[in-house]
Amino acid sequence: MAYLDISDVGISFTRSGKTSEVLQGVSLGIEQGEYISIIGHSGCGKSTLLNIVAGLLKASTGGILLDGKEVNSPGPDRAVVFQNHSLLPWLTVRENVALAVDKVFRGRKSKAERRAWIDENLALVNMLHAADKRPAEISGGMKQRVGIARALAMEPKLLLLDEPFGALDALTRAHLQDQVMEIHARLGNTMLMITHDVDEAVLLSDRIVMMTNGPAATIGEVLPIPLERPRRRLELVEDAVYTHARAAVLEFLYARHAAPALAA
Ligand SMILES: Nc1ncnc2c1ncn2[C@@H]1O[C@H](COP(=O)(O)OP(=O)(O)OP(=O)(O)O)[C@@H](O)[C@H]1O
Repeated sequence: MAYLDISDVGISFTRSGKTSEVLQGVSLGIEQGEYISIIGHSGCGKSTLLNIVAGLLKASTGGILLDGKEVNSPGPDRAVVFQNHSLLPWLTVRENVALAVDKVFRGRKSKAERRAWIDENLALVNMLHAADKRPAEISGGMKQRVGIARALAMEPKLLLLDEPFGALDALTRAHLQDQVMEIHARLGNTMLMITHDVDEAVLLSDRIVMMTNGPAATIGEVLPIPLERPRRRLELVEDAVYTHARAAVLEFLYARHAAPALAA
């Protein structure tokens, strides 16, 4: 069985007596250390799927196993990084990370060990220099880096990234993508990331999961990205494997599964 086993997951929501089926028959196995991206048109159910894996939503059908254990509530084995940092504004960068670390490691690591672990994770995303600053005093990209440090510091089995770079300008975004690739290479985390950005998906992923449009969205195709690592964006621009993968995702999204508004 796969490390993360998503099996026949479906979900429907009932609002004002009307039921809408958002996901249907979603099955996917992810191996330990894999970097998987989910791409699909707006509203198809990507965040819903991620929230089910996070344990924040309950599937109507099917189920999820992580490392052989059933997922049915949120837990520290699955850390989530959202598009908007979600740091507490009245706490410093270090205190924000400490909140998660204390929750996970209290009783297992001493206070000094926890402090060293927090700083190690801030250093991993090059944010140790701003440890005593508050979120309002740092840039959007820096806040995302703190969010990533906080997630990594929980030592999760699975890192869930919901459009983590979506709100950033192009240059900051590229810088953060490179940093996440480096961290992934160093730590070997298992990553599940939602993105709208085709280049980002191809650059970062081992496989790209392409979703069909809703209602009752499901996985249309899974595209392996057989590019060697480390990957360097400048070298990939003219790489045949890269351009082929990019074209395949674009073709899926804009020809075979165009958003209803685009297909009209
Ligand atoms: N709690 C909920 N109650 C009712 N409907 C919901 C709920 N959560 C999501 N939906 C519906 O499920 C569908 C999928 O939403 P979701 O946010 O998962 O899409 P998405 O693919 O992540 O979209 P985007 O790319 O725009 O973020 C939408 O039609 C949304 O309105």
